[in-house]
Amino acid sequence: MIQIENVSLSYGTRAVLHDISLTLTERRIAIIGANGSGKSSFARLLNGLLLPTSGTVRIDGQTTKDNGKDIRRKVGFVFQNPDNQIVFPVVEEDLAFGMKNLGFSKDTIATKTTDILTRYDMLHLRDHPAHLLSGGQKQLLAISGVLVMEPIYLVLDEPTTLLDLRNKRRISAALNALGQTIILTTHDLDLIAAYDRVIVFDEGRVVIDDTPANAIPAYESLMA
Ligand SMILES: Nc1ncnc2c1ncn2[C@@H]1O[C@H](COP(=O)(O)OP(=O)(O)OP(=O)(O)O)[C@@H](O)[C@H]1O
Repeated sequence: MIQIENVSLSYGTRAVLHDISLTLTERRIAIIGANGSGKSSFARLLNGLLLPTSGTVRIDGQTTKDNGKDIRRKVGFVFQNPDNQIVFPVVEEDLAFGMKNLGFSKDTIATKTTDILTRYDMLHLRDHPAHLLSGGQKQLLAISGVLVMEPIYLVLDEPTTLLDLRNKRRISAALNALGQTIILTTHDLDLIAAYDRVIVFDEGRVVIDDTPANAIPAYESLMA
C-alpha cells in the first residue's frame, strides 16, 4: 500500500504540490492532468527520486525519507524517455546492470535476461546496440530493465508519449499483462480506460479521484 500523507513539494521557492493525501491500493492507477500540473513530480515522490518538502510518503509502512534503498528496490521507476534510462551500449549489458547491483548471480542474470527478452520478442536483439533499437523496443528495454529487479510497484512517467500507435498498443498490452501494481502518469486517455482509478491533478492539487468512466469526462470538461 502507498500512503501519501499531507505531502507538499517545492522546487526552491516554487511550490508545485500542495498538501496531497492519498492512499493507493488499486492495481492500476492513472495520474492525469494538464502540462505542469505536477504529475511527474508526484510520480518521482513515490520511489524517493524526490523527497517531499513536507509530509510523508510511505510504501508498505516504510517512509521514502528513511528507507531510500529498500524503496527503490520495491518501487521501479520508468522514465518518459527511454534514452534517459538505458545506460549501456548493448541490450544484454543494460539489462544486467541493475541485477549486478542487486548482487544477483551470473546464472540468475543470464536466465532472467533470456526470460524477459523472450517475453517481449527481443531475444534476437540480445547483442544489439541499444541506441539502434526502435522507440517501442527502447521503451520495452527500459521497462524490462526495471522488471528484472522484481519490483512490487511500477511507476511509469508518460510511458507512451514518444511512441507511434503500434508501439503504444504494444506497451499498453505489456503493462496490462503485468502482475505488479502500476501507477502511471499519462496524457493518453485510451491507455487508462480500463484502469481501476484515475486521479486528476490541477495546479499541484488533486481535483478529481474516481473511476475512468467518471474521471475522464470530468477531466475533459475541466480542460474545455
Ligand atoms: N527540477 C525542477 N526545478 C524547478 N521547477 C520544476 C522542476 N521540475 C518541474 N518543475 C516545475 O514544476 C511544475 C510541475 O512540473 P511536473 O513536471 O511535475 O508537471 P507535469 O504535470 O508532469 O507536466 P507535463 O505534463 O508537462 O509532463 C511545473 O511548473 C514545472 O515547471
